[in-house]
Amino acid sequence: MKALKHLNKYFFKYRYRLIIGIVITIVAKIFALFTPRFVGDAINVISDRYNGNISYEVFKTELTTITLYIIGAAIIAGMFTFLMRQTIINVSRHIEYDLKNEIYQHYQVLSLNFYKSNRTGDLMNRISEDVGKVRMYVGPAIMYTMNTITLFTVAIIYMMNTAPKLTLYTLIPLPILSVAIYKLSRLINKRSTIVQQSLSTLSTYTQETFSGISVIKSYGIEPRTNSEFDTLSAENRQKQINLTKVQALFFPMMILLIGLSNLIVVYIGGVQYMNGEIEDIGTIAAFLIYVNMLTWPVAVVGWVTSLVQQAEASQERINEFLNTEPDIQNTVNELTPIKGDIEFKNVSFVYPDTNIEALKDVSFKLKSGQTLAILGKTGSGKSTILDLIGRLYDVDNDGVLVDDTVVSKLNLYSLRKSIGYVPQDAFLFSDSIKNNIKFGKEDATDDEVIEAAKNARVHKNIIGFKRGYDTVLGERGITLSGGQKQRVSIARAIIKRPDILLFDDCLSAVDTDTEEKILKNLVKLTKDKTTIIVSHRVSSAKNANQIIVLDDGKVIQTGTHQSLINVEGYYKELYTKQLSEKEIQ
Ligand SMILES: Nc1ncnc2c1ncn2[C@@H]1O[C@H](COP(=O)(O)OP(=O)(O)OP(=O)(O)O)[C@@H](O)[C@H]1O
Repeated sequence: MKALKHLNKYFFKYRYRLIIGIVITIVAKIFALFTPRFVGDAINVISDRYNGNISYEVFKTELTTITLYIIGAAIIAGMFTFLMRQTIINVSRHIEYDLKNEIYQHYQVLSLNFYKSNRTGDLMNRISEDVGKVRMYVGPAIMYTMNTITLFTVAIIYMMNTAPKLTLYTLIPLPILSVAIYKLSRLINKRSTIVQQSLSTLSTYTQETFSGISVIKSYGIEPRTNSEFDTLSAENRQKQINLTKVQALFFPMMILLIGLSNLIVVYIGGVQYMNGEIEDIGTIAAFLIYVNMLTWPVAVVGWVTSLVQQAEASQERINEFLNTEPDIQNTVNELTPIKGDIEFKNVSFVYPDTNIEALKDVSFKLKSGQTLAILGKTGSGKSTILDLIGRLYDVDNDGVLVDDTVVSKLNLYSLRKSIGYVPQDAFLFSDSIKNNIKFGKEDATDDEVIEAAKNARVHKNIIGFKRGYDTVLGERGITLSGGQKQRVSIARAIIKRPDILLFDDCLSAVDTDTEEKILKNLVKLTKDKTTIIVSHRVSSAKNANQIIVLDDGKVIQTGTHQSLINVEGYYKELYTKQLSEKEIQ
């Protein structure tokens, strides 16, 4: 129960509703428990009349009164049962909502590394399935426990007062039922987990084949994917059948044990009535109803125990993530305005998860408003430099400085807000083009959106779509070409008018002519902004104030376009090669 302590703050938050819910549950059950007594009384009245002990008039009046009592108790019990669900189950929905938000908000502050080391499916499961299981503890488990306690207390007090010996006999099968249901519930849960895992494998496979459908079709491997799906699906079917087998035992077992209890009441009760140990025949009828009323709560004890165990395991998994501290912490509370000077002082960086040494002793200095171009072979560490500026990772030696301050000593929010980042793989959300651009500046006007799109040279493409800027992208909408995506992504960064602009090879899918035009626009826009352009093309780098060339994490060349084309090395080779390619075009 240790892990579930995390929920106490929520119980406290909703304490009044919970207390009301519990009181309502008790009232509902007390009224429900009136019925068997009234039924017993009714049978006694019938028996009295049958034996000629009472007149027909008395019989009629008493029977009518009892019937009205039964109706009244049933109506009140029904109303309170409705309110019971409305309060306790609603509280469980509120707590479920709060817990989901808490987890999601915590996910948002966790560092990139956390996402690298945990699978997306796992993150999703904890926020949906695990929270669902915890809710079963918060709502149904509490409700049924209160139900059972009230039913038992009231029913057993009445039964013991009326016929103590018969009560003991009647209750014998109930603990057996409870233990049996507990064992069965555990088995059901075990098998449902297996079913869940197989379902998640199946859906991951299906999702991946849908995402990669163009590769599947172009390689003509549909028969292979069909047969793989068939195998996974068959495994899932078998697991579902295994689950159904144990689930099917649940009700027969209950019916068997209820039947046993009924038999005991009828037999022992009958014998005792004949012996005169029980005064009224109505007691047998009342006991029969009580036994049937008690069976479900008794079964519930077993079920609830397994619910609580499952919730405990789920909450433990949730706590594991909630207790994970983000690697990147904000250490400065007040906002720190950013000018845009950037400096790397002997920065070396090893990715913690792969142990790859991405940067080795990298140094450079960039004044606010200047442009740096980073070139180098693939995997040489270019993107890593950009990640370190935005503190997606921290370095050990405090070598990354912005405005002459170590980045970890700046307000993290101010730092990231001052950066406009265009990633290598342009990621657009399944939303309209307009909203995707406005993502960079929520309150941007339509004119600002259009201007940004014009500067990124994607405006003409956008107005070519039937719905223009309202065109929806992604699964529900159209797919943009690689170059269009990159340009929308650039528009998103420049609309923000940040002090630092980081372009990670974001013109690779654009032809050189368009690249030239975008770069020209960027020169105007980034006049007073610090800009870093990562690229494989000399054309993107040639106007930069400073160019560095990386190789295997080390800076192998530094200079300007003019200085670098005059010395032998990677830059000159690239320049000569790309120049001749342009001539061929
Ligand atoms: N998130 C990460 N976790 C672990 N290793 C990484 C991560 N990102 C990059 N690396 C590794 O670090 C090295 C440098 O990668 P980086 O992405 O900085 O190179 P790059 O020069 O930008 O390459 P490209 O031009 O192909 O984009 C590579 O060996 C890469 O495998």
